[in-house]
Amino acid sequence: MNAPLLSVEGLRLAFGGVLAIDGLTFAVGEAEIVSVIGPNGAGKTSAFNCVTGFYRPTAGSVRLRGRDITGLRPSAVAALGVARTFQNLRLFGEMSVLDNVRAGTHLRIRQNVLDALLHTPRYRRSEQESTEQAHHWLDFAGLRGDRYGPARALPYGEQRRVEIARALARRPDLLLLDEPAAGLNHTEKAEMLDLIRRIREQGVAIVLIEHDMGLVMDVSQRVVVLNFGREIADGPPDEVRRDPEVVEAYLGRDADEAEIEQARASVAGGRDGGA
Ligand SMILES: Nc1ncnc2c1ncn2[C@@H]1O[C@H](COP(=O)(O)OP(=O)(O)OP(=O)(O)O)[C@@H](O)[C@H]1O
Repeated sequence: MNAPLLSVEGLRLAFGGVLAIDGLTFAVGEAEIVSVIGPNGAGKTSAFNCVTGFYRPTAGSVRLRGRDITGLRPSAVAALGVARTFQNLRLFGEMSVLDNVRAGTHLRIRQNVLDALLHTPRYRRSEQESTEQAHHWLDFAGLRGDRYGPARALPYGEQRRVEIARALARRPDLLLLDEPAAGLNHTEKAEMLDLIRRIREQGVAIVLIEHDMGLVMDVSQRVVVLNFGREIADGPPDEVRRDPEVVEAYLGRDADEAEIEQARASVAGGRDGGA
C-alpha cells in the first residue's frame, strides 16, 4: 500500500514545562481536506509549525509520502511540495501584490545569476512566465483589488487571497491553511469555502486550522480534535460533532444543560453553528 501524503506520528512538543503537543497522530491522503480544531491554545499552530519545519518536535515523526522530514528546515520542507499560510498575514506589505505572488513562483522557475545580470532572453522569458503564473493564481484566488499597488493597501480579506495565491504559485501537493476565514465577513467566508474546494479540485491536499465550525464541517473529509495538546478525536465530521469529549472540550466540565446544547450546536456547524 502507498504511504499517505502526510503522516504525523506520536508528535510531542515541549516549551520548557509546557507540553504544547502531547502525542498527535494523523494522516492526510492525496487531495484530502483534514481540519485540525480545538480551543485556543490547544496546540494547532504548534502542530503546523512542526510539520513545516518552523519547530523541531521533541518526539515523534513527520513523513511526506513515507519520507521522514522531521526537523528539516522550512525551506527544505517547502521545496518538497508543502506550502502554508499564517494566522497573522505575512505578506511583504510594501511590495506590489503581483510581486508577492511572483515570489511564490521562484521556487519553480529557476534562474541563474548571470542570466539575471545580463537580462538574457532566457531571463526575460522566465520573468514573463512568472508574471503570467502570478496573474493566474490571483485570478484563481478571486482577487478583485489592484495588483500593482502595495499589498498592505488591500482590504484584509483580499490580503488573505493574496497569501493563498502566493502559496499556490509554489504548486504544492499539500497546503496548510491557518485560520483562513478569521476576520472575514459572511460573504467572504462563503467565497473562502468555495476557494478551498477549488484548491482541492486541483489535486492539492489541505490541512485546515479554523474556528468557524460551519466551514470546517462543510469542507472537511476528516476532523482531528486537539485539547490541551492531546488528540481527543479523529474522524469524519458527522462522527466528531457528536463526540461527547469534543463537546466538553469546547465547554469545560461545569457547564449546565443549556450550555451543552449550545456547544453541541456550535460544534455541529451548519447554518447557525459558525463560531
Ligand atoms: N513559542 C512558544 N513558546 C512557548 N510556548 C508556546 C510557544 N508557542 C506556543 N506556545 C504554547 O503552546 C500551547 C499551544 O499553542 P498554539 O499556538 O499551538 O495553540 P493553538 O491551538 O494554535 O491556539 P489558537 O487557536 O489560539 O491559535 C499554548 O499553551 C501556547 O501558550
